[in-house]
Amino acid sequence: MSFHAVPVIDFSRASSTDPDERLALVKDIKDACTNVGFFYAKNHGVDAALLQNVTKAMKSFFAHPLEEKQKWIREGVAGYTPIQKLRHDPNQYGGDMHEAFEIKWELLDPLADSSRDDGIMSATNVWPDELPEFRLAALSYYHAVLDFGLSIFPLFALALGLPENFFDDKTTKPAAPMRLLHYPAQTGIIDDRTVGIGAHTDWQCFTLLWQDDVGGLQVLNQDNKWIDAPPIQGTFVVNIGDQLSRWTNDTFKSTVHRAINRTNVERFSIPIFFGSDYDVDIAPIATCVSEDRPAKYPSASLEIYSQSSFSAFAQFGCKVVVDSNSGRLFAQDAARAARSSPMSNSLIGELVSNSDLGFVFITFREHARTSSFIIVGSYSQRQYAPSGFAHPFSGLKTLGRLPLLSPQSPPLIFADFDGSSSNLGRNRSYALFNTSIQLSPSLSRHLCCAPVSPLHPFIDLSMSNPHYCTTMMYCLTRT
Ligand SMILES: O=C(O)CCC(=O)C(=O)O
Ligand SMILES: [Fe+2]
Repeated sequence: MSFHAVPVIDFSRASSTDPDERLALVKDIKDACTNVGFFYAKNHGVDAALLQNVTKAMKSFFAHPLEEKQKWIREGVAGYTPIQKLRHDPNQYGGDMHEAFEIKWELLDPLADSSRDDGIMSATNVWPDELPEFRLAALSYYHAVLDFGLSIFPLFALALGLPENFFDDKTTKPAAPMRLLHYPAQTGIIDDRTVGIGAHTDWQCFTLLWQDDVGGLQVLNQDNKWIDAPPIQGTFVVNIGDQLSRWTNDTFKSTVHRAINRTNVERFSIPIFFGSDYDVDIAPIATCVSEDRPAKYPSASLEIYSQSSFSAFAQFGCKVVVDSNSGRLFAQDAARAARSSPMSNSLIGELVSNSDLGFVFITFREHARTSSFIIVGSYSQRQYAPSGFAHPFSGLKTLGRLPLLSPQSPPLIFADFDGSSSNLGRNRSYALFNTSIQLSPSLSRHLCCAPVSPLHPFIDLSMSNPHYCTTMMYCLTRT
């Protein structure tokens, strides 16, 4: 049955001592996640003053001239993204009509908990020095919402018929980027094809979105009709992302949405995207699999990348191995290896594949403060990979060729899928795919890890820009 409105759920019941109230809350969450994939959370307990401070700070930031904001571009990492840089929906007209500032996990006091600073999604933030209050405002709000977000995982677990603590050990260091978004006012002749953020699904487990009172968020229902999700004072919009949808064998819906602001008033919103820890296997959860509803996804495959993005599998440094029995992909001693050879052109990757066909993904990240440079991203959006992985790469522009270590090696084609037609803006990602070779048991190939600059998006072994480096390699197999 299709939905025609986004339900509102009262979270004051989460702390109720009456078990029936809590059960009723869990039931509402379950209904919303299975039918709509979206709900409003009211009475979430996040202090309105924190929101006021962060919105004030973001408004001052975005009011700066473009040249100043551009200083804070750290592509694929954090910081500023200009208007029309992203294109969430490949079919949309023009780029996304919004600018963004992204913040990764960071403690207000960086010395307080060094255990968390593992370099995966932390320690990459930039803070505009012309706005001294910005960091405090953004991080205070961030941590308050993070706490609320983490408190939803047990409710999701109950809604899935799992023990309340099911997600606890899987969300100890969850990926949780926050984006401050500004959709500028539209003036003059407004093209009615302009979108603020094109149709897309979110990548991670779920998103908590604050939106101001301008409106413009829309959710696609099962009849392919856009349903408004208008602002409701004092609420967050919560939506399920691809990772939790996949993890729940599609029991929870990751629903397509977009935002349009063609008004002459500027709009602000703040999503925070909640992932899991990086080394969690997101094979379909047992309670979501039955004889009538067999597992739709293997334990690990390219689909994890193509549909669920990075968060569950973005941990590792260099050696990625596919287990032929389980089809599982895992990394060996990854982070340590990456740390031990920082910034070098040295060999850090070895790919071993037991299948006939594989893909390699390499993504690049700016060198993190901890010098454990990490990953991510990649091919994530569901609409690109509706039926497995045969199609998603077609039509990609070939940008260059990867110099291989051995002159006898057949060429690998290096293609950019984060360029002109891409939706993937959050992370600069590249696919390296073996159109001309087959990864087979007999093939164990070494690739070189090279510094790379976003300005020169090729793997070029002669480059040695100390600020950027290649990080990860993935090997994915058809199972
Ligand atoms: O600004 C909004 O209302 C939606 C933002 C969004 O969907 C996103 O950033 O993924
Ligand atoms: Fe979204």
